[in-house]
Amino acid sequence: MLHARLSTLKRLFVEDRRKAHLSHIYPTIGVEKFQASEEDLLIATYPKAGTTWTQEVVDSILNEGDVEKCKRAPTQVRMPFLEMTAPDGSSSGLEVMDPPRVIKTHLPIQLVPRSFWDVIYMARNPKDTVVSYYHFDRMHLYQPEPTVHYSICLVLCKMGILGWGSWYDHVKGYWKERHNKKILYILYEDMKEDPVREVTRIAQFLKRQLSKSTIEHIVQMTAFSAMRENPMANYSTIPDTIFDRTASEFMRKGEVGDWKNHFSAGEDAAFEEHYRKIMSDCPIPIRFTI
Ligand SMILES: Nc1ncnc2c1ncn2[C@@H]1O[C@H](COP(=O)(O)OS(=O)(=O)O)[C@@H](OP(=O)(O)O)[C@H]1O
Repeated sequence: MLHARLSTLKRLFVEDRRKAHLSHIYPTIGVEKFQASEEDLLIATYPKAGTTWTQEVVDSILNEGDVEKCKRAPTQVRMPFLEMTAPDGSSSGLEVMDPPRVIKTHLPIQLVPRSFWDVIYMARNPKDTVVSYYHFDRMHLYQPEPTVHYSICLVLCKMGILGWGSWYDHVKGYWKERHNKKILYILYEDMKEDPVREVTRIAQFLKRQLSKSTIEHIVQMTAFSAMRENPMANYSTIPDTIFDRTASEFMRKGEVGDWKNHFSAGEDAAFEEHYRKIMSDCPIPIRFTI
């Protein structure tokens, strides 16, 4: 009897999480009609690809490396999430913000409101993305059931049914449009390898002339170790009722190649075969190690 009750409760809890998850996946009514200003900037990523890092770099560039200005509010307040609707129906707060705005999205390019023009897209290799996604599902109490094993996450990625759709379609969609729209396409692995070079590219895209020492300062401010300790950049303002930090941290490892600690040789070989086949028509120079 007790067992039956517990499993009903668990089923209801899981259902609730799934419903909440769907509200994150599907853009809320009105997103496609959102009117961006010419001054707005969109930061687009597949989830767990380095969104928060890119946001912090962009905000630091726009504020010329002024630490205090960048600490004016948490990430999600400074740079709202376009399609975000919380389970209680509240939205990102974007509608009450005046341009110029820096806005985050995980939407695939075909769902991005047409009025956006300037976009910075960051892609991360899918193996590390999936591992990060798996740990995020464990900590985020409104993501699907956390007992999903990372190997199942990997299969879901291959099938294209993780939240926000197929990783392949996502990265390819922005890549193919990068010359039609004004899209700066950056890679997580490149940014880890040479952050000075990549931060300089982003500053040039934003038409900001910054000195070498300011760029170097921004690189330090936005390093994983610095952001992990920064309450305005590490999502520590999200309540424990949403992020269960006993399961995982948002700022978890911030590395390239953590997938090696998760994938068996067999899983890796199967994934590689699939990856090579699906990516053969789109030569994005994504690396799995640096
Ligand atoms: N500064 C910096 N340097 C390197 N890596 C960083 C940085 N900031 C965040 N991260 C890592 O990015 C992962 C979270 O991705 P997102 O910010 O895209 O998450 S979200 O989609 O917005 O929820 C997550 O990756 P994992 O550590 O592999 O889980 C974060 O740790």
